[in-house]
Amino acid sequence: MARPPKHWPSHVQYLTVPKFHPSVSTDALSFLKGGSSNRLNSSPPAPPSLGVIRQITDPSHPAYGQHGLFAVRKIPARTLIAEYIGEVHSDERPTSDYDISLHRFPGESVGMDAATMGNEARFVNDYRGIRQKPNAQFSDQRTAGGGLRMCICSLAEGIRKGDEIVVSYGKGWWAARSSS
Ligand SMILES: C[S@@+](CC[C@H](N)C(=O)[O-])C[C@H]1O[C@@H](n2cnc3c(N)ncnc32)[C@H](O)[C@@H]1O
Repeated sequence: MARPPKHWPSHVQYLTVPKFHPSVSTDALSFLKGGSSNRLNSSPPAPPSLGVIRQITDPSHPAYGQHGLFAVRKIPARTLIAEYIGEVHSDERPTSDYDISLHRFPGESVGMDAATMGNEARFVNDYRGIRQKPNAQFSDQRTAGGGLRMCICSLAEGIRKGDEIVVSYGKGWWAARSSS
């Protein structure tokens, strides 16, 4: 089992490959794994993250007191920063702030939830109130083994060493929270 990075919360399980919840259908599993072996741990571990977890100590930061992900080195444009790893599921997770959509099938929406298990990528904050615009984005990619993964990649300008890595969660994400 891989050792969690610095600042990893003790109540969250550290993962290097996604875990699959029983709610995911057999057909969805086959698509997500891309025809690779159906053994649950057959996928390769995610490459090391180019971001480190840091506590946010600036009181003007909108996520003050929480954590964020910061560039360990200069990150060129369109570079994989980290895979977003968590629990792949098809059940509803309305209260999770760490759940992102992985793929939609007719009648089945598959998400990746990093609320109780995940990796460094779960600490990526939304750019609103932090920077003028995102410097990274979510993008789905297939691993060499064929598995579908959600990745965080730098945008066209690249990222300076030490900068916070921020994405857009999307207006819908914030709208869902303001209406609940
Ligand atoms: C996926 S988590 C990001 C990591 C989180 N900061 C932490 O320390 O666990 C999403 C949560 O981070 C906070 N967050 C992220 N971006 C934010 C922003 N731009 N403004 C305010 N809060 C933000 C919100 O509390 C949100 O529910």
